[in-house]
Amino acid sequence: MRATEAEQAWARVRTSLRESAGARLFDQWLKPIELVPGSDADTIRLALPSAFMTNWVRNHYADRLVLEFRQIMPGVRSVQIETRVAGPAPVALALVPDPVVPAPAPVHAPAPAPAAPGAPRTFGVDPSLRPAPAMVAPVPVSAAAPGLPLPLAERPPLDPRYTFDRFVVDASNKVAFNAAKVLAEPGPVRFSPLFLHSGTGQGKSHLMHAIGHAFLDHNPHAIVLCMSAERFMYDFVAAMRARDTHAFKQRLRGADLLLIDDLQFIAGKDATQEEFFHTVNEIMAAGKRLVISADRCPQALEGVEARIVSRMAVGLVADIKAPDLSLRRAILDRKLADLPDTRVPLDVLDLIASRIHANIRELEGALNRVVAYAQLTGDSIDLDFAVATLGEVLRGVQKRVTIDEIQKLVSAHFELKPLDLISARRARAVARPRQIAMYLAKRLTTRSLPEIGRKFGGRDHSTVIHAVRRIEELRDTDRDIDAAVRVLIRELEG
Ligand SMILES: Nc1ncnc2c1ncn2[C@@H]1O[C@H](COP(=O)(O)OP(=O)(O)OP(=O)(O)O)[C@@H](O)[C@H]1O
Repeated sequence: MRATEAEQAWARVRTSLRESAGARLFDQWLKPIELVPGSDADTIRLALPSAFMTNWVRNHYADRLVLEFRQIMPGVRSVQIETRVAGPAPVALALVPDPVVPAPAPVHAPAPAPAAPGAPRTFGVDPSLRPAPAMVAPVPVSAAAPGLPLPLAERPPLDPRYTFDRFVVDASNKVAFNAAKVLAEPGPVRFSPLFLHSGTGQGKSHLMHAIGHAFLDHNPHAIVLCMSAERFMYDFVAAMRARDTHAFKQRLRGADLLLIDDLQFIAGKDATQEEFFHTVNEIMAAGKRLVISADRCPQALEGVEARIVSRMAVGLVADIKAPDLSLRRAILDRKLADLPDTRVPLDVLDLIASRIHANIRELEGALNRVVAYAQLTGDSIDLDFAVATLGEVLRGVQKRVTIDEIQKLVSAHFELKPLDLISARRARAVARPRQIAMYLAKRLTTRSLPEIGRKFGGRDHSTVIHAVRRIEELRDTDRDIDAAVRVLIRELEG
């Protein structure tokens, strides 16, 4: 008898899971999954032998399974994960929620009861960071239950380049750096939340991810969640629409370390703020670690409820100031250390450091551009080459475009909501504008592929590469798309 389309897809998904999950995790949790007969191109039903395993697979692999199946069978609407019952027919327990995003981090801990946070304490400039009294009761990091697999295969989407040893420290960022290191240390929580703020491209995400890496190095079983405030909002709204906020709350509140980037995005979003407030309260009351970043200090967050602002100021507030010339120069040296075969003369480094002061992302972008052009042309790098390559970047005439501007403009152009672009919706009417927005982000900003992926709802860098290539192809073959892209570029570059 010929295998059905669903059976063939399942065989491929299984192989892919085996390759990505590692033998131990696969054998224990994924191998027992069986495809339920009757699964079709619309609904896939998978069954496990016990409710416990069903729960585990749902919590850890639900989104991933949807994603994998949709890559093979794009029409799949849902993947149901059920408990196999003795008897003729399995009982369906739940629908997998719709958003297609990288697999969420595991949920181990039940939601703790809320309690009042500790007394206000704000640090701004004191670099000494003497051990502070614990502000919340220390609680041990959730350990995997005996027999549970190491959750390494499901590490949160932390950028591997953003580690403490790659962060160059000086007076402008020392408080933030030291606080980040202290927060990542094992043992009692000395303060929480840590609130990091600075202008764009000055290292907040780098420090947040570094905290995540270091914390996981110390506690490989810990549950670390890292997301932007936009992602928080999107997941919460999706959970509300699906009338299932329980799993969302459980996932967030089960984290040992919760990292939320770009808090300013929840300004004016009342329902999201309400949920965020309760999440923060519960994480803090449970003595877990919380790190928040924003582009301004808590008190300057307009449109954010006063009770959230006051919670943010309860822990440690640290800012990162604009980098001065010597820090910019030191950062270039540090970046070059990662490119051992690349020689960049000192006068070129001095030129870049002295002329590009807006932020560190642009500084890095300029160095990368010079290095990439030299590799492409086979020329060696000297001052003339750098000036010619950097052209208007050095003259400072290039208008800075942000991904937020791109998302706003693209969504308005295609009559969508900006949230659609970070959503999991795959309908062509949304997917194509999203690809165009990713293409523009790659072309008009200095953001890296993983950064762009994160800004589009936590997508993988390979999704961004695919989008960029697809739009490049379409610009050659589809006049409408090419015209739309031209209009958007013109508007964005002013
Ligand atoms: N002190 C530093 N040492 C080394 N690299 C740095 C430092 N500060 C920033 N960077 C680098 O600059 C780039 C931008 O930093 P990052 O993304 O952390 O900025 P951000 O403050 O989070 O920006 P945004 O608010 O726009 O999200 C990253 O590649 C990061 O590695």
